[in-house]
Amino acid sequence: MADFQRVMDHAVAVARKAGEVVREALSDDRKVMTKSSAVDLVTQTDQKVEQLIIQSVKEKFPKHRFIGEESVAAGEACILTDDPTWIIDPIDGTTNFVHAFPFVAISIGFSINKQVEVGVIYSCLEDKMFTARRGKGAFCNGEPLQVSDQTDIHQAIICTEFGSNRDPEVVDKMFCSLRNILSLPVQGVRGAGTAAINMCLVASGCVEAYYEIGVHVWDFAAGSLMVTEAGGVLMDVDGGELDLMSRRIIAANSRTIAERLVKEIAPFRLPRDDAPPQKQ
Ligand SMILES: O=P([O-])([O-])O[C@@H]1[C@@H](O)[C@H](O)[C@@H](O)[C@H](O)[C@@H]1O
Ligand SMILES: [Mg+2]
Ligand SMILES: [Mg+2]
Repeated sequence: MADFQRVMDHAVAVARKAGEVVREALSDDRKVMTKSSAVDLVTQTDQKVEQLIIQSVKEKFPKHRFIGEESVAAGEACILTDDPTWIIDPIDGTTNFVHAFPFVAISIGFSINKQVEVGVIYSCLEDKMFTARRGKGAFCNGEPLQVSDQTDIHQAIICTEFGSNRDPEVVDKMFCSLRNILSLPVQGVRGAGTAAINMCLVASGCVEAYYEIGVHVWDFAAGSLMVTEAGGVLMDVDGGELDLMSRRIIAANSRTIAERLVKEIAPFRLPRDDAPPQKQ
C-alpha cells in the first residue's frame, strides 16, 4: 500500500522545482515544435520537465509506473493499470507558455487501482500550489477549497477549451455546444488555456463547471480529484460515468449544473487515450 502522504509530499516538491524551470525558460528562446497538428505545440521545456519529474520519482518509488504526456508523444503506451501510476502533464498550457500568457501549470496525478488518490497542480506563474488527497479535501496554498453553491445555469460561468483539433466537423460540434450554452444564457464562458487550471477554478468556486472533448488523461487526472475533494462532481459529456481514457469530461460544482450541460453539449468521440497506435 503506497504511503499517499509521502507521494503527495514528493509531488509538491518536484512540481515546485519544475515550476522554477518553467519560469526560467520564459526568459529564454522557446523552441516550438508541433505534434498532432500545427497548433498542438510542445517545447524542449515540456520534455525536460517531464524527465525531471519521472527521474525524481524513480529514485524514491522505483516500482511505480508512469503516464507522461511527452513520453506518450514519443511512442510509449498510454495504459492505465491497477499499479501505482504517476499521470504527468509537465506543462499544461504549453501554448500559453509559448506566448507568456500567464496560466501555466505542472499537473501530477497519482492513481492506484485506476483511482486517482493524489492530485497536485502547480500554477507556476501565479505561484498557486493546488493539492488534494482522496477523502482529505482540496487546498490552494494550504487554504481549503469549496466549489460554488450556484445551481442556476443562468447565473453560471462555464469554462471550456477548443483544443488542437481543427477538423471542420469537430470545430462545428464544438461551436454548436458553445452556441447552445451561451444562448441559455449563461453569465459567461471562459477558458484559462489549461484543463488543470480550469478545474482548479471549479474547485475554487470561481466558475461553476468546465467541460471539454479532446482533453487527455494527463490534462485532467489531478484536476478530477481537486474538483471532487472540493465538493464537485465529474461525468462524461453524455451524462455517464467519467472514463479517464475517453478524452471527454464535465467537472462541475453540482449534478444539477453538470446534467444541464449534458443537454446542451453536442457529443462526439475521438480515439481513446488507451487506443492502440494508429498504423501510419
Ligand atoms: O497540451 P497541453 O498544454 O498540456 O494541454 C492543453 C489542455 O490543458 C487543454 O485543455 C487543451 O484544450 C489543449 O489543447 C492542450 O491539450
Ligand atoms: Mg495538458
Ligand atoms: Mg502538456
